[in-house]
Amino acid sequence: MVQPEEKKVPPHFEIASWYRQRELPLQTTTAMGKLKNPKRNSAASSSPYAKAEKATNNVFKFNTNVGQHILKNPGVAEAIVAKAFLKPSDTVLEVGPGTGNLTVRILEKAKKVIAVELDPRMAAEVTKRVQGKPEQKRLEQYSVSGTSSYSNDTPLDLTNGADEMEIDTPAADDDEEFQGFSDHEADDDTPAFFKELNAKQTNFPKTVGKKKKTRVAELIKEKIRKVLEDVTDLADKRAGKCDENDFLRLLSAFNEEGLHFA
Ligand SMILES: C[S@@+](CC[C@H](N)C(=O)[O-])C[C@H]1O[C@@H](n2cnc3c(N)ncnc32)[C@H](O)[C@@H]1O
Repeated sequence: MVQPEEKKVPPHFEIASWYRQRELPLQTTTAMGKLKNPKRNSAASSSPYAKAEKATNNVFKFNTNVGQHILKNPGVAEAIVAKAFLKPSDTVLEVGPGTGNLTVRILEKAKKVIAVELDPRMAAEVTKRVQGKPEQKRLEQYSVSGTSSYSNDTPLDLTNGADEMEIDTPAADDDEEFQGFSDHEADDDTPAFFKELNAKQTNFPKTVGKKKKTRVAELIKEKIRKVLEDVTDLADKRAGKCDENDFLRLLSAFNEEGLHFA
């Protein structure tokens, strides 16, 4: 089979034109030299992202509800990172690194990457990719775990390099009513927003229900909802359509809620 020549990303590369190029059908021939119907090569289809649903050889199923479309096209990943014009002195905050296809490239160019990932399985993949390599020291991972579809019973795991913060939660079953955190639990190591929530007794739903959602995950979720829907009104806006001002508003609103990214 004659493979199409690998296209290199030109220096003044435009992402839009790359997409257009990749949408062109690729002609392939069989070993006998007979022309087959032009078919799209799956890795070079109209989207640079792997279709999660079709990925049969994945160790775990991607959750498209939280945007788990993994970038598979190395050219696009390179181009995205190139567009950031990173300097060796930069520290990059990467939200949602997925399996780390951009992370490893960013680490080649920047001083440090702080990656925040919702899904602990993804966070583990990113860790694996740098394990034992010099880049490992330059990657900090914060993983926010505890969501229903892939939680273990750890409600929140915010890991900052060697410093691990543990939030102690009662081992009681998830269905019991959440009464807020006691004074004892809200000690000095507890993030400010937990104390604040405890003090305010917010109108956050108190029962967790049958699903294996933990109390802390619910609290975090509510905070994120509030920021996206009530405060910034950015819930329905795609990241690609957001401008600098939107991102700054988001960052500020998260900070206000006690969620800090760096
Ligand atoms: C589009 S995928 C990642 C793609 C990745 N950058 C790549 O190039 O392959 C988005 C990732 O963001 C994560 N994610 C979704 N919501 C998040 C949130 N609120 N905080 C952190 N990570 C989140 C998802 O679990 C998923 O791994």
